[in-house]
Amino acid sequence: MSSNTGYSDKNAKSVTIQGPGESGTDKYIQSSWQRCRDQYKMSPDTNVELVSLSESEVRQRREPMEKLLSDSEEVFDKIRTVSKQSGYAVLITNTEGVVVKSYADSNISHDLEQKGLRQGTLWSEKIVGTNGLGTCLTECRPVTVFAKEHYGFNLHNFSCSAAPLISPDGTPFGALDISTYASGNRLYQALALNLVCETADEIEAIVFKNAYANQRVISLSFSPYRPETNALIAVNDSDTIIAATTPLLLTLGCRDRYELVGRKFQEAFSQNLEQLESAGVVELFVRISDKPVKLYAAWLHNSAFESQLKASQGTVSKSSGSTSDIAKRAVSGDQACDTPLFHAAGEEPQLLKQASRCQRMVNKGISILLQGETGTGKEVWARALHESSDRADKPFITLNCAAIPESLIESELFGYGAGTFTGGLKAGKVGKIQASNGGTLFLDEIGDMPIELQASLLRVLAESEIIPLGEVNPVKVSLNVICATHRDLKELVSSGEFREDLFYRISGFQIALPSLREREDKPVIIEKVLRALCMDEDNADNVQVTPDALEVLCRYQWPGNIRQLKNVLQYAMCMREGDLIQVDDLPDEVFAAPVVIGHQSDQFAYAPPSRMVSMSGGAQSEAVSARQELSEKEELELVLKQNRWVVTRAAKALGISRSTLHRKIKKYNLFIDNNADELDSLV
Ligand SMILES: Nc1ncnc2c1ncn2[C@@H]1O[C@H](COP(=O)(O)OP(=O)(O)OP(=O)(O)O)[C@@H](O)[C@H]1O
Repeated sequence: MSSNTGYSDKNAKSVTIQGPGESGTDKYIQSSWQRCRDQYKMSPDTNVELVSLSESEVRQRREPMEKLLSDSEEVFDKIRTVSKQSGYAVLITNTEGVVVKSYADSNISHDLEQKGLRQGTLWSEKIVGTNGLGTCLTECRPVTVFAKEHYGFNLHNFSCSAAPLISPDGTPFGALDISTYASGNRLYQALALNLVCETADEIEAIVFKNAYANQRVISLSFSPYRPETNALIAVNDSDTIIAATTPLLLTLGCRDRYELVGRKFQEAFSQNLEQLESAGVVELFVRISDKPVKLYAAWLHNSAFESQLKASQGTVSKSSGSTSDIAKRAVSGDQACDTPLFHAAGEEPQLLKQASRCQRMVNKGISILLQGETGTGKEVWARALHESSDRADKPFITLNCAAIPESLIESELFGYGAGTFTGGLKAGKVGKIQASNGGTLFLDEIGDMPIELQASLLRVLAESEIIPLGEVNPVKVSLNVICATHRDLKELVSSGEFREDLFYRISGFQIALPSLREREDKPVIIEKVLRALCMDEDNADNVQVTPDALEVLCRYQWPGNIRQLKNVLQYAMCMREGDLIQVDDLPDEVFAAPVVIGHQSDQFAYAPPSRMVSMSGGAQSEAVSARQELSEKEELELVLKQNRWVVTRAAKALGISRSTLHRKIKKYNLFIDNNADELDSLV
């Protein structure tokens, strides 16, 4: 079977070693130099500064990879033996490029350690320029960066070969690198590149087998006598291929994993699974490319599979439950799936995987950063994390850094002592950090935190104590901070708007929440949001969306994500007659031309509804109440507009009585100032 890479260093022959910016080098090197020049604004041939993370910061990053590292120990032992003889240092990074583990077993590699090729160093291409690990992670492909191909002048004497480490869904979770001093010809590096690729393949296979330990896993090879390979597929109970490893995909010449994943086994391999079950090993032909490839398939006998076999007395047991149950079990191992995190994940494969990872790390003190567009459910996810933790019975406190004036953030966070401010509360005020003591502080839109305050926050996170404004005595707090943002924090770091040290402190584990348009489980989310709305209304248990309306909803681009979906369904609930939501009941916006993706349209930049601005009990302040009122006003205005200012409908959509809505309209002066001409329609 071909290796992970399927990549032979075929361009290497034409390589002449030249400085950054000169032509004649591998394409990926040239692309990397271009990024260094144009995107990261680095000047060539200057020294680059290596960033080293502290022991605890490295520990945070290594934690999610710990199991992988221990499961792969045997594989690492092999690469260490070869590396020792050849004077290589072995480095393993996470996706950011932070070395979470390194091995130095020779004098040369000890020397390399001193030069920065060691645990804790950050090799992100953005920070260090073209380098083995950083460029491998950026390009998501195996690379060799030799001598002057490095962008930084001080890295010119290194030779580094790296390959990405790929998880069963095809996304990288880190990279493996072997590095030494550059000498002789770049061609000699082909061996090093092969070695990292083969090792990365073996690691991928280990991760794959663990992820699908309770599934049927099949190994494919070119020989009937060597059934155990790194070319693997997992099939579910309906004989659909649910995952495949990179070596197999490359062997078959697949350009996309979905050329195989998602297909029925029989359709892809012109052989049904019953034959394989009875024969043990079967010959089959794969029809991916024009020319059929002959392979041998064999069951992979991992222990879980064998015990399954025994339990079903020699026949392959078909798992019970839906495909989504299986997917959940596959990603979660033996963990229970009925938890707040799995509820928040819906049936979206990416999120199910994240739920499983988060479940394992909630009580480990790892700082979590949630990223995603507005309305994708960052706060819902943060709450689920809190509810899954040992802190669940303690407060969950939210501060939206974008929603309140910069001048207020400091006092909101730290609180203030009695008599500190003219106009402030007489008795002083407890800040959010203190209010979250023992529980969780959710800092939403952390990218909007003023730079001057970032230093204070960093100090609090490091020392776990605060000094309220106007006070002198520090107060100890037990802090658990979850941060969220819709902005690219790394970009803000590059432009100097966000402190790099704070970024590393808050991003021990990063979760990207997909936009609604990207989610594969749209119908599930639509159903879930609809059910929640139905619960707020009497006799609405049987409300359903017709297939036509569902199709419109699934096709729409949802720039405002789940929040917008909720508003649209609220509107449709009001417009429906009987128990069916039809196409005609949907608002005009879902028929609109697709909006520009990736730019938040103001139309959808709603403030969160007041119930999502979570304040625990006594921590509410006047400023907070004012903000909640602002959110409520905007929400009322929005729902009234959606319901063409028909109060009966709007009240229904909001789940409040007509008289309450009239009272609120009066309270917020809604129609007098802003909508005088629509006054007549208020009934
Ligand atoms: N998984 C989910 N299931 C049902 N409803 C959800 C889910 N995720 C989010 N929602 C709903 O979508 C709305 C937006 O969610 P949330 O406030 O968590 O998003 P957000 O990403 O934090 O938004 P913002 O960035 O604007 O603060 C809320 O009404 C929430 O109840």
